[in-house]
Amino acid sequence: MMNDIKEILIDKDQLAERVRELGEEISADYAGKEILMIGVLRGAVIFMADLARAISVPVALDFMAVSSYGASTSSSGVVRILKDLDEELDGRHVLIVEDIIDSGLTLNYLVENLKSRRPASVKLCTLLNKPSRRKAPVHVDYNGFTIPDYFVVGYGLDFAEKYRNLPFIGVLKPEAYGG
Ligand SMILES: O=P(O)(O)OC[C@H]1O[C@H](OP(=O)(O)OP(=O)(O)O)[C@H](O)[C@@H]1O
Ligand code: HPA
Ligand SMILES: [Mg+2]
Repeated sequence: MMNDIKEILIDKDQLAERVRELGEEISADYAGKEILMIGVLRGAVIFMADLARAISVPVALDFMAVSSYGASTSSSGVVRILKDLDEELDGRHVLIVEDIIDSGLTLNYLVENLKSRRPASVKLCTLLNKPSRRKAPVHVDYNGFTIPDYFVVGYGLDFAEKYRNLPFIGVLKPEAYGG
């Protein structure tokens, strides 16, 4: 698996340090409140597990699974909910957790969808942000790292369901795409 990696973009220590900082910032901002973290399956799971443990205020966890369909990689912007929340949102402080915001199509839809359920607040925390790829606007409240337009894997991010368990963020060799 390591042989497929061209370059480590963000190593294990850098990830841990940034997660610690985000946790401190979020804990301060939500002092006296309880957070409902909503993870977007499946990529966000690894980051969410670490981030939750870096937050000192009470945290509840829930998950959504969505699918943006259209022509392969170029999404149509139509997002389908495959698994909805188990929790009610009214009066809750929602923190959406994502691994990466690329075109923004997934989150642009999701934020509006969650806001319509009358939560007390909705904020978004993403580990990675590729603003150069944006097609739909997304307001990011907490941003781990802004990265260039590389296809990255590891720490939850996959290529064809592989590499999610790598403990760092890496750039794939072109050969690993099946070329
Ligand atoms: O900003 P966008 O262009 O919408 O892309 C970002 C989304 O795409 C990836 O998920 P994917 O749908 O590949 O599923 P996964 O989380 O299960 O890997 C990623 O985890 C984000 O959820
Ligand atoms: O760079 C990426 N890597 C993995 N999954 C993704 N989904 C959107 N962008 C990416
Ligand atoms: Mg995802």
